[in-house]
Order: sequence, then C-alpha cells, then structure tokens
Amino acid sequence: MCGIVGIYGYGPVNQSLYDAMTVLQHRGQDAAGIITEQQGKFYLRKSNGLVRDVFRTRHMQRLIGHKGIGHVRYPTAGTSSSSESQPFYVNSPYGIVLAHNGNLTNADALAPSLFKSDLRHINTTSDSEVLLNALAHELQKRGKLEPTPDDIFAAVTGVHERCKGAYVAVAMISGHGMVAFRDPHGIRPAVFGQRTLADGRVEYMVASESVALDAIGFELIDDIQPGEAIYVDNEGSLHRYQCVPARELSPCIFEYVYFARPDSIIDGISVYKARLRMGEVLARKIQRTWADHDIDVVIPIPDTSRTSALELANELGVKFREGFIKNRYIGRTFIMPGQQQRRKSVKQKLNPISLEFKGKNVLLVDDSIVRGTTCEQIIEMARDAGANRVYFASAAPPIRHPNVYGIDMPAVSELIAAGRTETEVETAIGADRLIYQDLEDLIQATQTSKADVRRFECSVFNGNYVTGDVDTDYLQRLENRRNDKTRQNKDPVDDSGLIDLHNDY
Ligand SMILES: O=P(O)(O)OC[C@H]1O[C@H](OP(=O)(O)OP(=O)(O)O)[C@H](O)[C@@H]1O
Ligand SMILES: NC(=O)CC[C@H](N)C(=O)O
Ligand SMILES: [Mg+2]
Repeated sequence: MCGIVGIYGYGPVNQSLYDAMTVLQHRGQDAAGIITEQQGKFYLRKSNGLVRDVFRTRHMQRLIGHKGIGHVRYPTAGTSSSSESQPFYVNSPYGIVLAHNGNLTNADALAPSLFKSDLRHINTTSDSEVLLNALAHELQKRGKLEPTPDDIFAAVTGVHERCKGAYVAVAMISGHGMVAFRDPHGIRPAVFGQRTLADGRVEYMVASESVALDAIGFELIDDIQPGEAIYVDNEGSLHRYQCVPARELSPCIFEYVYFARPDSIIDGISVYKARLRMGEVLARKIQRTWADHDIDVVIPIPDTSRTSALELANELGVKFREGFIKNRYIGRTFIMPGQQQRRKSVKQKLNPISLEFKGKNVLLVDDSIVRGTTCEQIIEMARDAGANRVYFASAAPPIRHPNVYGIDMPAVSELIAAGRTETEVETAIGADRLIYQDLEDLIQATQTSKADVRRFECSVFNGNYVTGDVDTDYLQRLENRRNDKTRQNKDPVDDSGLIDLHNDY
C-alpha cells in the first residue's frame, strides 16, 4: 500500500506535506517523495527510505512553493529502485507530476499501447508511470493551452476507460491546478479537506486517510467518491465531477483489518470502531463454538491487533494483558520487501513479558495471518516464556488468495492458509487451537448502518476480484514475477541510474 497527499495552499507546503507523510508512513516504508511547484517549476526530492531519512533540512529548503504532492511507497509493481519512487514526472503536456496508490491490473498491456499508439516512452516498470502517461495522453488529446475543469475531468474519464485495477492518484498540472481521482469501485481510500485561513482564503488537501488531514489542521469535506475527480484550479476554486458512473462502492476490507490507522475514517466507517467490532464478533464465535474454553488471558500482538483484542477480551470476560512489548523503532514487518527481513524483524520487534505467560493458557490475538511469519514465531516465544497452552485467534478469516489491488501478497504459495484447512494451519503454526473470524462476521463488523458501503473488496478471503478482469493467467504472471524467491534470486539489476527525476543529492 502507499500513501498519497496533495496540498493546494497559500503558504509554503513543504512542512505540511512532510508532516502528513509521517502520519501516512504506516502505508509505505520503502521510499518517499515530495514535489512542489512554484512559478511553473517543479522541485523534487525522492529516494528510498522512511520520510524522516529521505528529507534533510537541505532538501526541505529546496522544496519551495505553495502547492505540492507527496508519496510514501510500498511497491506492488516494478522494482524497489529509487527511480521508481514517486511522485513521477512527465514534461508534456504542461508538465505533470503524479502520486499513486493502488495497482493497475492491465499495466502490462497499457505500457506497449502507450508507446505504439501514443508515442509515449515509459522508462521504468512501475504501473504508476503508466497511469501518469495515460493521464498525460488524455490531456494532450484535448490540445488546450488553457484547459478548463471540464477538460481535466474529460481527461480523467479517458483514464478510467483505459486503466483497470485499483487506483487513487493525485496529480499537479504545472500552471493549472491539482487533480485527484479514485477508481470506479473505490477500492483504495482517498479523502479531501479544507482549511480556512484568517483572511478567509481556503486551502485544499487530498490524502489517503483522514488522519493526515487531522494532523495538519484540515477539516474533512468528504471521501472522493468512486469514479469521481476533484480539481483545485489555479484560482484556488474546488470543482467536483463524477467522471464515470460509480460502480458499487467496494472499499478494500483489508484497510479496516490492517492497513489503515485506527484513527482514520474511510468511507464513513471509523477504522477503530470496525476493529472493536471485529473483536466483539470474534469473541462471540469463541463463545458459540468453544463455550467451555479455558483461556486465562488475552494477549494482543502489537500493534494493529490491540484494538480488536481488547474488545474480544471484554466480551469474553477474560483478562487483557500486554504480553509483548514492541520495539517502537522497528516498522511494520508485513510490508517489508523480503521474507528474510520479515522473519528477522519479528524477533527484533516483539519481546515477551514472561510473567504474563508462565503457567497460563494464553489466547494470542492478531488482526490477520498472511504468510504466518508473525504467528509462528510468536507462538514459539509464548511457549519459551512458559505458557501452558497457546491458542491463537485471527480477527480476519483465512487469507487464501493473492491481492492485485495494491497490497503486496502476489503469491498463493506464500500464503500459509492457501491450500490448507483451518486445522492444517493450526498445526503449521504450532497453536494448541486456532480460531479464525468468519467472513460474514468480518463484513458485518466493518459495515455500519450509517455508512453507504454495501460491499467490500474481499478478494484475499474469497477470490472474487471486483474489477472482473483478473483471470488465472494474470494471477500466474503476477506470482511468477513477484514471489519472494524470484525477487531474491533476480540478478541484482542496478536500475538506480535510470533516467528519471530521482535526485540523490
Ligand atoms: O502472517 P504475517 O505474514 O506475519 O502477516 C500478518 C502480520 O503482519 C502485520 O503486522 P506488522 O508487523 O506488519 O504491523 P503492525 O505492527 O501494525 O501489527 C499484521 O498485523 C500481522 O501481525
Ligand atoms: N502499494 C501501492 O499503492 C503501490 C503503488 C504502485 N503500484 C507502486 O508499486 O509503486
Ligand atoms: Mg501485526
């Protein structure tokens, strides 16, 4: 997953973009980038690393201007090279920069067609560069020196007709304005907000999650609707337009399970409340299926599962204890690029407090089990710490299908529950008992009667891909290209010298 942010303001935006990106850091830890604009010129800094490492004072000082966009990256396509970090730039028409969250499912076909029919050169293997060029081509087609909001929206309509998959993007068009759009199914989240200055002028901001708006003092206006675009023109006026008819809104349910911060609200649903309810319904499943359980204590696996574990314990009427302490200087392990690094990080990240385990039957709760890296090691650590019996509960159902919409789970063979029954997973992870959430319960927990969401994108659990274009061939190609072994054994291609606007100064 990645995080995107865009600000159209009346004062320097570099610090606000930086602050927003630190708040979105949980969405991508591999690379970060900011592009600002002043008087028709773009200023860029992007590189591999966390926000705090990529931007030093000297970079911040050069990021001048009152408008800008930023990105934190977790790659799902192409390579992890800094040349594929975002935002991307294309010089014609106008000069456009773009930051993208999601994954295009037809990038392989689009890249050659952009070359052959539109004479556009794509220099990297990133689908985001494809998305940017698709937008640039649509704008070019209109051939206007002074594009109107209608021209911008017509171009976005063209992008929707050509691009498939999941995408939210924010782009700045030099000398014109900032446009943001969301795919017709609304798979990835995007919100926009405003801040009114003392003199009455209004600044606008777009971000992946509402928490980024909160952090820098913007007030949420709305989610960008599926198929909708918003455009802030050069006079600072906001325009909204439904570029293509919205398909049924289908936000990715995994945002609520794991990705998003709990203090965000996505499509009207509080992530925190959804996680509380996930714990509640999971506790009810335990009461239903294991009425005579002998759990002494519920222990969360920090960080993400804490909210659901707390409510699970409350509902069960069992003690809740912090049995693992998290090293706050280690990032999220799941979004690390290689299995070796992920395995190492679990032990560095979590350490047990033995007295919470000694002689007890513990129920460890995690938000999800993906590759099984975390739970295998954690169960072993709980036993080493003296636990009597170690039970495990997952607030999400078994993950048996790859993700093609912006989460890096490309290979079925790497998913511990793929091709295994729940009992087989229980054995594989070494738990005395394993309880998975049911999908209907997860959906019910995430949905609220107040929000407009009637359907979620649940493909990792049920294999139904809402965009309808994902077939076994595509899945096979994705697995071959992006499984851990291929990536590990691939000749280290040094593409850091690729022509692009990455600037490692
Ligand atoms: O089965 P796995 O492949 O190990 O993946 C699942 C685990 O990865 C995530 O944690 P992560 O450490 O990324 O982040 P967190 O601190 O937000 O929980 C998630 O919360 C699970 O704990
Ligand atoms: N996780 C994401 O949203 C990734 C965006 C884009 N596909 C990339 O790999 O850079
Ligand atoms: Mg975790």
